[in-house]
Amino acid sequence: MSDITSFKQLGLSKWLLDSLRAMKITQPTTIQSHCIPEILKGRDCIGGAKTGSGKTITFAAPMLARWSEDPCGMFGVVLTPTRELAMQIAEQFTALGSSMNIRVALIVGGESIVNQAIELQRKPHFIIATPGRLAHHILNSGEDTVGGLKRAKYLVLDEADFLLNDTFAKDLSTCIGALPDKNARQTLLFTATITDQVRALQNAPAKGGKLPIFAYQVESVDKVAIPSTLKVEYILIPEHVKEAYLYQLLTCENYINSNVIIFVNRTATAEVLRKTLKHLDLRVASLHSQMSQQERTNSLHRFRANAARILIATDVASRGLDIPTVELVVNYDIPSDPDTYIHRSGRTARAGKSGDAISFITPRDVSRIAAIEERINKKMTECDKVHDTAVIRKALVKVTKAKRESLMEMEKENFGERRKIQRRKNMMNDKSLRS
Ligand SMILES: Nc1ncnc2c1ncn2[C@@H]1O[C@H](COP(=O)(O)OP(=O)(O)OP(=O)(O)O)[C@@H](O)[C@H]1O
Repeated sequence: MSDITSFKQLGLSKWLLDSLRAMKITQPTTIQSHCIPEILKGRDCIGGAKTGSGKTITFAAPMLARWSEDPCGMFGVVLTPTRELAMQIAEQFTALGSSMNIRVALIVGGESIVNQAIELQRKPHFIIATPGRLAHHILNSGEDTVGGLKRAKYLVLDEADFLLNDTFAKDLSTCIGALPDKNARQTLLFTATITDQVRALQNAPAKGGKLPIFAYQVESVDKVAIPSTLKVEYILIPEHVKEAYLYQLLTCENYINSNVIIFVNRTATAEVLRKTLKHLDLRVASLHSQMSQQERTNSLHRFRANAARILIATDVASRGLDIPTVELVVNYDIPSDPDTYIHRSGRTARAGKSGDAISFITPRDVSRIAAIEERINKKMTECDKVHDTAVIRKALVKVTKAKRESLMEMEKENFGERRKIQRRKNMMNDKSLRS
């Protein structure tokens, strides 16, 4: 928490203070007290703060404050890399602005293009979008649908470091090209992991082929990469017994009732694990890019509602998702990029709560762990919650049987072929698989 004690002192209007209070949000976090007054002054902003530190309200509250003074259509555009994150941000805008009849449009891949076009024609006040789908509308729809973008006052890039990588470059340019010039709008960039690419925009915003993003900006960046309430641990494991250790961990005294997210590097691993844990009677759901959007949304609903207590996910879920009940994140596979570790682990220990991140380390992962520890500036400690080898050996028999059954089912269901078909569908649906 910060030295400024109330949102009122930051300059927010009464109706917003009431909305925040209804969400039990009364004291601004550090990033909120640094950035909200600057954004209200009309400045562009780079906001870098730890996962779970309230960056969404940092940009949403001042935009809503300015919008309420003149509530016109297509006031602000928020771009974010994943569909689920866009949905979550749209929900926050809707909740904050509900007393003011706010219109928020969610423009993401995997949903009906026609319905979205109709929604855009109604001139929503805020558009929360993934870049691929918004670019599609800009390139294929007329003035009556996307013309209003030319009058938008704000552009937000949430998870900015990720949006600025090459995958999104073309779509991002299309989106920015449809908005007013950088001097005629405010640009706000937020992420938990500021990269050189984000910083470079600050130093040479309009040169060297860089996106002409900033007019006049302020920077507020945390020096520490992970929340202080996050405990980071590891378990050293031979590759072939990873599933048995996972089962043991999920059913140990500490976590038997916990909400857990398990991150894996491949969709096939997510599917095998989901089936295996289901055979072992655990309430489990999965989230990855080879699922249809309907399946993705259902899984996330089940997890949020605690119908599933375990979510197995690839990195489509590593950024931004805010599920306050998550107590444990397991890095079942170690990511190659240390920043990905920060985002994954940040799905727990949010908003001052405590949480654990446990990494499964095989001999192959040692150099990745060293890079992660250097990036977060902290050594992981050894997890002592699963250590009895006799118990693990006993679990191994049961878990191996469940895994064998799962693999046979996947072969019967032709998972590999379905994956190819889904990938093709995704590509046709949306130019970016990640959008
Ligand atoms: N001032 C506050 N006091 C208490 N809770 C807050 C405050 N601001 C935001 N929150 C809550 O903290 C949680 C995390 O916020 P948010 O999702 O915006 O984090 P973030 O910084 O964007 O994280 P990430 O980097 O993972 O995307 C949310 O549940 C939000 O409602």
